[in-house]
Amino acid sequence: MIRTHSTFNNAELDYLRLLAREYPTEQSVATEMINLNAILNLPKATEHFMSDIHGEYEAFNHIMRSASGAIREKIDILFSDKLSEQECAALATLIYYPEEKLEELLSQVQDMDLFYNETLNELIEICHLVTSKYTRSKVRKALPPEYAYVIDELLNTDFTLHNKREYYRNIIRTIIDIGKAKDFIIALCDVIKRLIVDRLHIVGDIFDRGPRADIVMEALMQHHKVDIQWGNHDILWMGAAAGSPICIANVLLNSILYNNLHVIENGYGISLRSLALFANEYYHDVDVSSFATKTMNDKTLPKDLALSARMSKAISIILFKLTGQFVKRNPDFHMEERCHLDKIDYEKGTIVLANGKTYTLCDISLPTINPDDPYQLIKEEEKVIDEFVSSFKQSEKLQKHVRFLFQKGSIYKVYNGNLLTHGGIPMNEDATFKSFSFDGVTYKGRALMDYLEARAREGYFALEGSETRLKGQDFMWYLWCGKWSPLFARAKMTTFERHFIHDHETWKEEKDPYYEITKSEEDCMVILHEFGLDGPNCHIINGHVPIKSKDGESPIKGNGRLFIIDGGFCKAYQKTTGIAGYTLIYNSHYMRLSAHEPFDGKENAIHDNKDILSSTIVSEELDHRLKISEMDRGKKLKAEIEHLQKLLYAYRHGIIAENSAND
Ligand SMILES: O=P(O)(O)OC[C@H]1O[C@](O)(COP(=O)(O)O)[C@@H](O)[C@@H]1O
Ligand SMILES: [Mn+2]
Repeated sequence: MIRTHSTFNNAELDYLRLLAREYPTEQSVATEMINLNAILNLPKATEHFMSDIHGEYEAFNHIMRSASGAIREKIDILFSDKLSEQECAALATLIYYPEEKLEELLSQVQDMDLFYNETLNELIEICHLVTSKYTRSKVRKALPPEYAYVIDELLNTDFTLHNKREYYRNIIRTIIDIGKAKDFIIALCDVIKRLIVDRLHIVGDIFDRGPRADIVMEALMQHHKVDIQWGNHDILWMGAAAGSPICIANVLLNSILYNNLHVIENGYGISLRSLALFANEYYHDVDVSSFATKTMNDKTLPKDLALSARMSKAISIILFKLTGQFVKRNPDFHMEERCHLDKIDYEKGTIVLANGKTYTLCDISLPTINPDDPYQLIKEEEKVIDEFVSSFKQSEKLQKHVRFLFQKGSIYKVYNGNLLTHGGIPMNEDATFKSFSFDGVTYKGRALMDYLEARAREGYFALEGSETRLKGQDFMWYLWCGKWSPLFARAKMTTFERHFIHDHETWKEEKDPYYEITKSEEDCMVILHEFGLDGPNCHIINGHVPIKSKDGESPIKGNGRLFIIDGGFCKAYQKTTGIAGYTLIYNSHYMRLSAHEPFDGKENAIHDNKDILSSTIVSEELDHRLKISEMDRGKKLKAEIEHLQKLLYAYRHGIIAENSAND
């Protein structure tokens, strides 16, 4: 196209001048255009999807290190006909846990030189395979600086000129001679782990139930490229960090019920002392049997258990009071039936639920409830919760983690043709998008999801003390458990019923119509279209729902259009599901859903080379090898190339002078 000076409007010229700072000469523009065009033709990078980690940091760590079987797959490709099964497994373990495994292996080998030679050769070959689909520059950036030069050299030597083994041997000889073989092996293992997966997607629920969500968060913060779709448990913690009393009460209850106070006390440095003192004062001599903690490690003493139950009851009652206040100030959320304390007949010890039926309460010792004003906190309860608000807001580590969740996270993500979201999209039974009105405006589908996310962000970022901030925090608790919340996607959360009513019928939490609707491929496509997606390789990816694999339930819905990849890390649920859940890998060849066996602990993983056994559930082979040009990154690169093309024109036609950035 022939351009004239007037082809560029002022805004375009301003942008080109900015770009000219980075590419100050015609040559530098041309070089970058060649580079970007080369990248477009490379294979698509590998994506790894995980969800519902629920604080199980050891299993999470192992899945991360093994990339859900992707490393083992490369080992098998290269060595299955040269090495035994046991040797392949040991090599895989070495890559996952190099420091620990090396120590063990070195204590057993007789010929150290031979061991180093063989191991380094194998690792370099794996590295070669793993890095072959990246540009040299990208690989270089991922290398540890101290070994960058030598690894780069090993990966890019032309072996038509060199004898491979001889060449390696010489380099390795030197590395051994200067006492750096161990370090070098560790560096190579880390490079393989770093490059095997380009991007990690966490489809929600990092927090609650398992032992140390804070450790998982630290690991995620170290990751080179991660995005997070907020789960209902995550948004609850984010609301707590923002200072929402109701979110804080719920976080405390979840943690106490699972007896995993380490996250709060050791992880985030938040003291539970004031709650313990309050619980001991008000609930010492009352029935707390319905509030027993769920899990018990061997070290838990009966006196700790009694205290936990008291604390759990004390915080539950605070939560139910705050729920009543929440529902009254938020009629838009339509959660009236979650108010229980005003439906209790305190003399008879019964309650009338929304279904009109009367139930006997299994616990009627409620020392802090005034039947005439049941949602009013007593002074001591107020003091306890106020103190927690300050300590949650003051926990530096919690604030750091939550800021990261806001930066890298969102309610949904559209990426490389897939729609990722933790729960579901609010829909009517007739497969239309459900409409909601907030402040007189109606939202549905994608616009609703965007709106809910924007309100949640206000809960953390709006001005301290402002109405907007407080309302935003209410949106966060709504997202945790509200009727039609896309993160929760169930009709109601029956926390009250689970503690106060024996009849398990009342405990049921009906799933949203979304789950029935998405059994149909056609309806999955309606959802995908709403998010701008179409074509054979588009999928919806959800977490949130543990799949009862042992009862024959499948994680694949909508004729393969929807994958539910609840990672099943949560130990408490493994009895029900029969497996430890699913993870997904999407590379240039296939999209592969793997089912995992429970993780047997780091020690066994290292000493017995025990991997998390994975079986492939579905592998969608792509009809051609996907290239970057076909992916989201390709679109961005093409747009960049277009801009560079314009800059080139501007240089060539004297519209912008070379090296003129500082003029
Ligand atoms: O099984 P638990 O830990 O008692 O928790 C039950 C509660 O957790 C929930 O399942 C929410 O957690 P998930 O998002 O992990 O499903 C609620 O629906 C339910 O009331
Ligand atoms: Mn969930």
